[in-house]
Amino acid sequence: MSIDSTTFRDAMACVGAAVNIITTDGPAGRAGFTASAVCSVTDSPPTLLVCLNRSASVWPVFSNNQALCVNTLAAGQEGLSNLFGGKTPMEERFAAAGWQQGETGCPRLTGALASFDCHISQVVSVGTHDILFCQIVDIARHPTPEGLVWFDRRYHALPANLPTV
Ligand SMILES: NC(=O)c1ccc[n+]([C@@H]2O[C@H](COP(=O)([O-])OP(=O)(O)OC[C@H]3O[C@@H](n4cnc5c(N)ncnc54)[C@H](O)[C@@H]3O)[C@@H](O)[C@H]2O)c1
Ligand SMILES: Cc1cc2c(cc1C)N(C[C@H](O)[C@H](O)[C@H](O)COP(=O)(O)O)c1[nH]c(=O)[nH]c(=O)c1N2
Repeated sequence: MSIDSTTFRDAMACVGAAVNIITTDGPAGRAGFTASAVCSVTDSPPTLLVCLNRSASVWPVFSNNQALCVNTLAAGQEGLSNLFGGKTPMEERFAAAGWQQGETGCPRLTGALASFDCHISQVVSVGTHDILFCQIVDIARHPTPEGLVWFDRRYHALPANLPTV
């Protein structure tokens, strides 16, 4: 049975996922894009994967720099996700938030749920996408996280557990 891309996407639309801004900086310059295709691979060595469409304007920058930071968005950061997920010029994307420099030199987003600073350790191409395997060298976490999920083509906030009264 062959599955067309609409059937695939409609099914994937009901698989909820965290929203991340993936950033890079280095010899090829600074860039960032929104990604929901991010997954934990192994904790030894601590590794995650990011799927990046090779037709994205940011692809050559990530490909050359070989380092990236996965910034998992918190509730309230939906606007940033839209900015980094579109055709907005790169300077405009970065001007909309606060950034610090991580250990690899990649931008770490202020207020993110978690930031995973990584070296790209391996790349596997499948269809339209590159799977970037990323070895984590440093992690920063939000002290009071409230999550954000992309589900049914919309954002949904995940409030923290409030104490019962
Ligand atoms: N993995 C991805 O590359 C990916 C994931 C999510 C969204 N997007 C981009 O955002 C746009 C809006 O997404 P949407 O969720 O509102 O509606 P949509 O109908 O385009 O996508 C539904 C779901 O299908 C998957 N998907 C979409 N495009 C894909 C692709 N090229 N390769 C692999 N999986 C893909 C994702 O899980 C997505 O949430 C998409 O058209 C796409 O350009 C890309
Ligand atoms: C919620 C959501 C989730 C994703 C995306 C978009 C949005 C809105 N996009 C698309 C990606 O962000 C977009 O193509 C980039 O911004 C690259 O665009 P430019 O070519 O740089 O304008 C995206 N692209 C990708 O290669 N892998 C992914 O996992 C995702 N996930």
